[in-house]
Amino acid sequence: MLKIGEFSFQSRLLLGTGKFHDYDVQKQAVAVSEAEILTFAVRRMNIFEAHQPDLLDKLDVTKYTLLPNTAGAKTAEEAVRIAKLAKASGLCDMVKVEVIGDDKTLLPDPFETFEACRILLAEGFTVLPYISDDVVLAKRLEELGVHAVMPAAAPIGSGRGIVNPLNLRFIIEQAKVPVIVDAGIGSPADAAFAMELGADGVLLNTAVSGANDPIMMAHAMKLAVEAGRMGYEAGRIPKKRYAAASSPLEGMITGE
Ligand SMILES: CC(=O)[C@@H](O)[C@H](O)COP(=O)(O)O
Repeated sequence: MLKIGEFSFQSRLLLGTGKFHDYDVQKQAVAVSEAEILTFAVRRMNIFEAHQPDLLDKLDVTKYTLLPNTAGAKTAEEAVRIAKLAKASGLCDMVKVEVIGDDKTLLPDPFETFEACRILLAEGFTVLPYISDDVVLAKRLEELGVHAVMPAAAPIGSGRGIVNPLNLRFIIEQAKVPVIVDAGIGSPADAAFAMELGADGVLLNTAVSGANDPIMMAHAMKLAVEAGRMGYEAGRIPKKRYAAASSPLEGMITGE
C-alpha cells in the first residue's frame, strides 16, 4: 500500500497523461497500467488557457486520483499560482511541484522548489516536489513537511534510466515520507530497478507514451513495478566476488 498524506493506493505506478499521439491509446494504456494516480500539466490544460486541449478528455476521471503538476513554472510564485488554480477548479489538492531551473536539462530549481513547497504546505496542500537526486535537498524538504519526494532518475523525457543509484539509495534510506522516482525512466528494467532500490513508487510518462506499443508498455511497466517491489520486500542475495556452488555438499539439509 502506498500512502501519501491522507491518501492510500494499491498501485505504486503513477502515470503521466501527456505526449500520447492518440487519446484512445492513452485511455487503454492508463487502464492496463492499473495506475490510480494520473498526473497532468495544469498549464497544458484548457482550465489554464482556453485554447489548450483537455488531456483527460477520454478518461473517466472519477476512477483516478488526479495529481496536477506545475510543469512550465520557473518560479515559486508561478508554481503556487498554478497549484491554486488547479485547486480552485475542483481538482485534488495534492500537487506535484515542478519548477524548472534550466531549459536544456529541464532540471528543477531547488531554491524555487523549496519556496513553492513552503507556501503550498502553509496553504494546506498535499505537496510532492519533483527534485534532482539531491540527498540533502530531499532531507530539507522532508523537514519542511512535504508528503513525498520525487527525485529524478534522469532528465525528463531522456529515457536514460537511473543515472545515480547511490544517491537514490541514500534518499530512500533517510526518507520518512514516500520516495517516488520520477522522470527519465526508459524501460521496465529501469522501473523495476527503482523499486528494487526501495522506492515507494515510480512516476513515468515518455517511456509509455513514446513506445511503439504504448498499451503493451504500460502493461510491462505495471508488472515491472510490482516485480521490483516484490524483489525488494523479498530481500535480494548479497553480491559476492567469487562463485558459491548452487548444490554444496556440506552444511545443507540431508533428508536423514
Ligand atoms: C508527466 C510528468 O510529470 C513528467 O514531468 C515526469 O517527470 C515524467 O517524466 P518522463 O516523461 O521522463 O517519464
